Amino acid sequence: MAALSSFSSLNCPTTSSSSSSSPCLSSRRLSFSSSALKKFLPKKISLQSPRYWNVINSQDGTVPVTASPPENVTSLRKLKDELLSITSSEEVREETSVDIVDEHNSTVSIVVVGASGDLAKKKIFPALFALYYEDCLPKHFTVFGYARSKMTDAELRDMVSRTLTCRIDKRENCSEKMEQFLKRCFYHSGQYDSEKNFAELDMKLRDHEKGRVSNRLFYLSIPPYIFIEVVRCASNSASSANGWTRVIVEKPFGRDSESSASLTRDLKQYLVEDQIFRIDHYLGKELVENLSVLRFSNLIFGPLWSRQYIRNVQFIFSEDFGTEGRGGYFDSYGIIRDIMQNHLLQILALFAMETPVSLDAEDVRNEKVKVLRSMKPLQLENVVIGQYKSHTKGSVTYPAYTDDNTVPKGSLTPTFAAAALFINNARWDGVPFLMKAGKALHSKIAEIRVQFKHVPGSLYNSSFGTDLDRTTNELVIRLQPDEGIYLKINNKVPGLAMRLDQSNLNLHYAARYAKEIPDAYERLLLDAIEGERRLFIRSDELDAAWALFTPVLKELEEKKVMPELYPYGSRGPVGAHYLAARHNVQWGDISAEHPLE
Ligand SMILES: NC(=O)C1=CN([C@@H]2O[C@H](COP(=O)(O)OP(=O)(O)OC[C@H]3O[C@@H](n4cnc5c(N)ncnc54)[C@H](OP(=O)(O)O)[C@@H]3O)[C@@H](O)[C@H]2O)C=CC1
Ligand SMILES: O=C1O[C@H](COP(=O)(O)O)[C@@H](O)[C@H](O)[C@H]1O
Repeated sequence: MAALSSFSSLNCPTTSSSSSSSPCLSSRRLSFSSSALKKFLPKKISLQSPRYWNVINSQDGTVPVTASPPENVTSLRKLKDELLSITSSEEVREETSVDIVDEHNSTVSIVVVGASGDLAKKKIFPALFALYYEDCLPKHFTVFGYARSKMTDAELRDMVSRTLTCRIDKRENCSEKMEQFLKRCFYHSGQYDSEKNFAELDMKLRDHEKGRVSNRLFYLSIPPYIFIEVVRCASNSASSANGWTRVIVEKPFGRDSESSASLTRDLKQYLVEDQIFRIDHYLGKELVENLSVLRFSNLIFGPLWSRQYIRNVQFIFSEDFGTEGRGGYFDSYGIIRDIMQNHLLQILALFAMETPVSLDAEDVRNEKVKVLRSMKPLQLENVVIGQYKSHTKGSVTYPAYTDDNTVPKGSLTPTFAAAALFINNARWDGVPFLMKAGKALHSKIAEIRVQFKHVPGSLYNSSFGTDLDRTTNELVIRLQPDEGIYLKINNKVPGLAMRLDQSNLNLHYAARYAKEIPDAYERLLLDAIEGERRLFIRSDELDAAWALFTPVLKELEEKKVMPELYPYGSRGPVGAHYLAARHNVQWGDISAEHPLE
């Protein structure tokens, strides 16, 4: 057990400044026994990332084993010796080849294309800083902003600095860290279709890479119709000569099956699938990441997770603001493409998938795609759409969707949709999976609700009155805000009488965990840097997601179906309730409750 003990309380001397509690390590560390290590050692071990060891099995794909180096090891060379010393078998030692990409000799350049835009400012630069602050970025890294706007490095730094914050649970050396981070940020102004401008960027990147192995990550934070031009230019003029080149592609990935397939085809003229990281930021959210942990590491949920006990599942997304400022983009997509086809459907796939063979990206994505391909075609009768209208409350008048100057008058684009979906497989046959997504509603919330069946022959039915639906167990996973998981159970009200009520078993994150929850973009950027693909969308998943929604989207558009109008700030169109009722479901978010408080 020597290996287990030497690898189980480890530090990370390989990040830019070492910290004994670096979250990038602790969240991913896996202890393994010396016998397990011996099993892997004969195979080729590649220490691709200083903190992420990929043990590559040439026959069966990649078996990821994460670990961090022992405290007393200060260089990767020593780490290699340490690794080899763990096994006593000479034969094993001779067969073992350890490729070390020495972090002293490699660098990562992160190019944010569209650096002047909303997403870059709001999410990407702050997430990169948070990773830096947590010592999660490699020792040598550079951040480059690229866009058409004219800006100096100093102006970019000034723009970026306005959005940076430190973890509220830490805050040590905050301004010092910000300054260090900003010194690593640079800007290059160029056109998106100019290979010459990308070649200039390449020169600047080379200057910063200083002859080290160069790894490059391009984040396409730009409108989708310029994706391909950028990928062409980056690929032809600015891809890495001796390391990896990866591209994070933001949604929307097309607007239907055909355009999505054509986007993938075009991307693949310049990139192979492994270089394409299609981001769905909901997969980076803490409670979405926790979904598999909840299901597969707790014995109690496994047996309940099927049509035998689950009556329906609800995926609810609601925002209490309209499309303010993004109406131009939104009007050609609508809420089904903006939220349902990607964020909610991805969560559904994770919720409903079978246990994957391992947590390896391909194993997880294989299971998700099976769910998506098993889904019953979505019928128009199982979809309700809505659009918000103006509403006056007190002295404030909230605008209608079509009051937005960037929205064409008379637009039929839905800002709300509800849908009932079904999975045609043995586990889920007949269980309604309801989705509801809307803008300008009464609250901002995203949650998964699992409603269980009635207790058969319950001794206590008479204590509840006539509405047995009020007594069913419900598991609620609140993705945001105020993350938490709670289970509604029936309980005896203390006292001499036999009176029952429904109460919550609560896991309220703010009360249970002192740590601030990282933003989804932090997790996803880190994964992309490390080549971890589990939380990114593979092309066959994308095809299956579009295959489900494209026919109904076409029908809505061809038939010019009128969305049901709902007042800004309301609970959405009543049609959503009729839809649920037709499937014998009541939306769980309707009763005004604050169970986590
Ligand atoms: N903003 C958000 O919250 C979210 C955004 N996304 C996706 O991320 C990507 C970026 O979003 P966001 O930052 O909001 O986008 P922006 O509209 O802010 O565009 C980003 C940058 O792209 C350039 N740009 C904008 N319009 C054009 C155009 N017509 N032709 C050429 N260049 C243009 C601009 O830079 P310059 O003029 O300096 O070249 C702009 O600063 C999009 O694909 C979006 O769908 C996904 C989820 C959420
Ligand atoms: O992808 C999108 O997501 C945001 C909501 O993201 P959240 O992390 O703030 O919940 C949504 O506002 C936007 O319309 C959509 O494009």
